[in-house]
Amino acid sequence: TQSTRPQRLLGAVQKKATRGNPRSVIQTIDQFCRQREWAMNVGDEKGCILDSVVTETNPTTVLELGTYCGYSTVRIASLLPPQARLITLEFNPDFARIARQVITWAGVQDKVELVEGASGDLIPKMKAQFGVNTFDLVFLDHWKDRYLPDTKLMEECGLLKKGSILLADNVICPGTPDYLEYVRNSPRYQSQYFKSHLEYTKVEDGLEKSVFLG
Ligand SMILES: O=C(NC/C=C/[C@H]1OC[C@H](O)[C@@H]1O)c1cc([N+](=O)[O-])cc(O)c1O
Ligand SMILES: [Mg+2]
Repeated sequence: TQSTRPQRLLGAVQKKATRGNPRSVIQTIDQFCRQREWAMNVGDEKGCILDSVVTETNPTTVLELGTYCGYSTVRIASLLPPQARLITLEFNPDFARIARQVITWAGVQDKVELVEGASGDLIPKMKAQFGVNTFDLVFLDHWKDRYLPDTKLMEECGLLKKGSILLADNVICPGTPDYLEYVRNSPRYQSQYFKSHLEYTKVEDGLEKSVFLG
């Protein structure tokens, strides 16, 4: 039977990347996506911006919405201090199955908790079920029409504190117009756009970094 693109991406990682070496896993996926098949990872160019925001935030508790194959999961986890934790939510069980193997190959599994399910259902359970108080950093990279409702849900659930950072992928392409309008006009956020390109292409895209002001 035909393999899927995530399965072929995992195959490349297991064939070419060094076990336990997150940078090698990232490099292998970027090479696969440039030379073989495009895939919707945040990619190398926007990935550098993600790295700098993670490093600058120095977060203890991170939430990622939209795991896909685990590329940004590995990127973020590899930059976290020892006690820090990353919770990543993925709706699609096939993607989750691949991501778990990519995360383990990279050797960052001890810092990562991958939870399968819909973000709208799981966000309200973060405190009770996952022992989270607030998130220092949230990386939004899931369905683009869920960015705004899930942000409002995180506010309502008290998961954001003064200084929490929201970093959103794809605010230009595919685009998240309602989310952008909200974070750029709400008095509760200080927003900044990092211009870049859609992963592995010359099409404009960018990341929006928004600081929750409490
Ligand atoms: O749809 C995108 N991401 C949504 C991902 C959705 C994932 O989260 C929920 C769903 O189960 C899926 O696994 C996307 C699409 C493009 N694109 O160019 O089409 C580029 C990107 O960086 C993207 O994150
Ligand atoms: Mg994306």
